[in-house]
Amino acid sequence: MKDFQTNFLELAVQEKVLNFGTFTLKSGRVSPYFFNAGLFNSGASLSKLGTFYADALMNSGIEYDVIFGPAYKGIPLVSATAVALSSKHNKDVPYSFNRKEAKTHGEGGNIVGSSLKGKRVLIVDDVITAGTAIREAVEIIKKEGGEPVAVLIALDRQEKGKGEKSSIQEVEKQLGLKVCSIVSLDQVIEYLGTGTSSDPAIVERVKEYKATYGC
Ligand SMILES: O=P(O)(O)OC[C@H]1O[C@H](OP(=O)(O)OP(=O)(O)O)[C@H](O)[C@@H]1O
Repeated sequence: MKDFQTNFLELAVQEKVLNFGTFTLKSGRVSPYFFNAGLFNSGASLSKLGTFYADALMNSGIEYDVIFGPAYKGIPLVSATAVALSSKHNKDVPYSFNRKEAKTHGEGGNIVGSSLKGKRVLIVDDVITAGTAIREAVEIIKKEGGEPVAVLIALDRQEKGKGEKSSIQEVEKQLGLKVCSIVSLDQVIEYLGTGTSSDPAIVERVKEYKATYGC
């Protein structure tokens, strides 16, 4: 595990973004852990989160021209990532995001920020659940003349969707996008198993969940 991944998990646990207990998911599955990126809700935590996204992006080796954040939660994430790419990695990357409702006055349109036309676009979001938000983002990008190439998210739960594959694997296969994440469930398990405050009961429950629903 890379340092930025350990640091990300430390912050996620500290801010209770990554929480352990009993949670019923939208899918109906009962999960021993829950990830809520909305709880990165202060300037300091958003700033750190931006550096973890930027580190993951640099580490991925993916090539792109513009980064794009789907409204709404993608907006602060893509902004913080762009700031961190500049301040930490000295990379000045154009970014943009969409409006959920089109603006009819002023400059109009759905996109705020850098133009996507003729550009390789990397989508920044928090999670992929069913893949609906990513499919919508792909449509928006194509409509603007861009070429969606990859997706960067915070956590890959590595679990089956309706079939044997995960929604992420479906997105990769059907949309031809590379999906990378700051961490995956395997790394959550690795992190939980190390350190002095490690709770074997939690590790066991998360491992059991992965054995049942993992892919
Ligand atoms: O893969 P999916 O099943 O689409 O779920 C994941 C998406 O759902 C959430 O956003 P949401 O669509 O709720 O919009 P928001 O960012 O405005 O909260 C989340 O931020 C992802 O974008």
